[in-house]
Amino acid sequence: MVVVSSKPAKTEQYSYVKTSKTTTFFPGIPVIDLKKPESKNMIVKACEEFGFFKVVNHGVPMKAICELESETEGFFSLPLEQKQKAGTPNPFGYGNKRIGRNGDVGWVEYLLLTTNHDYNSRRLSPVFGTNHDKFRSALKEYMGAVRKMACEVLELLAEGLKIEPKNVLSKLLMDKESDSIFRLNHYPPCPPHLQPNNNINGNGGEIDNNNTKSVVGFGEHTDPQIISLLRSNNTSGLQICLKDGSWVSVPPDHTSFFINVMSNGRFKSVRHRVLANGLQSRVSMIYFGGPPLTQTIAPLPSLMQPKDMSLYKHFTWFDYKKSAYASRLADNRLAHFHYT
Ligand SMILES: C=C1C[C@]23C[C@@]1(O)CC[C@H]2[C@@]12CC[C@H](O)[C@@](C)(C(=O)O1)[C@H]2[C@@H]3C(=O)O
Ligand SMILES: O=C(O)CCC(=O)C(=O)O
Ligand SMILES: [Fe+2]
Repeated sequence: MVVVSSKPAKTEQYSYVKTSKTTTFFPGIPVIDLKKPESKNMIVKACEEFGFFKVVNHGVPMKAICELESETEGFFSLPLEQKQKAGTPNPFGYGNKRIGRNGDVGWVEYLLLTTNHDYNSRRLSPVFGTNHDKFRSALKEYMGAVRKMACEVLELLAEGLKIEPKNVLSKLLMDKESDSIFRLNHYPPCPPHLQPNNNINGNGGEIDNNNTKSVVGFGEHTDPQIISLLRSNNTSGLQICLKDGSWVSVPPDHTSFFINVMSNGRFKSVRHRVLANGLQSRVSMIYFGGPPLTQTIAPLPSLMQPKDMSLYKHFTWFDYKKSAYASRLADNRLAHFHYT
């Protein structure tokens, strides 16, 4: 097994979910063509109905995407000792199996970077191996293009909501102090005979002919940032939770981006998770757009009717992130900030 680096502590157990032997993909994910004039209204609708949508005609060059994917595959295929030279993800570096600091475990290895300067940092030099310049420049190019797209989406959203000025959110990502993160994930294939422990949610249990079980690569959670832009190779595994509580599989599409956006309870960031694939490895790259740490997080006044009250107390991004990072993946991160 490629992922496990050291003996798991007793509390660190992989989780499994029952899945059907043949994956059925959910056909209802909204698709937004960024070049179409109606995209702004479609983004608002998608945010209200799903909190999640797919973007095509996004303007991120396929060359930048392919170069970064190939460098990323190169990095994850390095010997473990070399990857570990990037340091533990505290908060930035190489992580293996353990996600966050509070006992979450997944069938995944990853690299967490800040978007501001890490691709130039000396500490991460070992990450880039002998061919640093290629990895660095692929990251720089990709991050620049994805941030531009994130700003475009946030501006279209602001226009759709008739918020002025339209850069009220995008300027937070453009701020040189923006606390944005970039993540590269690798989920090795996990065929049934390699599954590390045999329980589903802690209860043994027989699997019938139509069902199987999948090990969880990245446990269910919501992303805490303003916007996340996810792109992966063509391996399935990503699932989202619909409003009725059911989990559905997102059809993979290596040429498009999947986006989720959050704001004051009107739009909730969608709950999602990744299941490891039995046959193929999945590689994903995600840009998480966050504001500067000192930024106050409050509802946009132009979104509030005079009769409306904010659902949440005012807090800074620093307060929120501190509390989020003290939580487990599956926790409801906004609960602390909710008026009771
Ligand atoms: C368990 C955790 C991992 C996480 C920090 C946290 O305490 C709760 C939020 C998690 C998350 C989810 C989205 C992103 O992948 C991430 C980098 C983030 O900002 O919040 C991760 C955090 C992480 O992996 O450290
Ligand atoms: O790897 C993926 O497809 C999603 C990972 C994810 O949700 C995350 O890193 O926050
Ligand atoms: Fe996520």
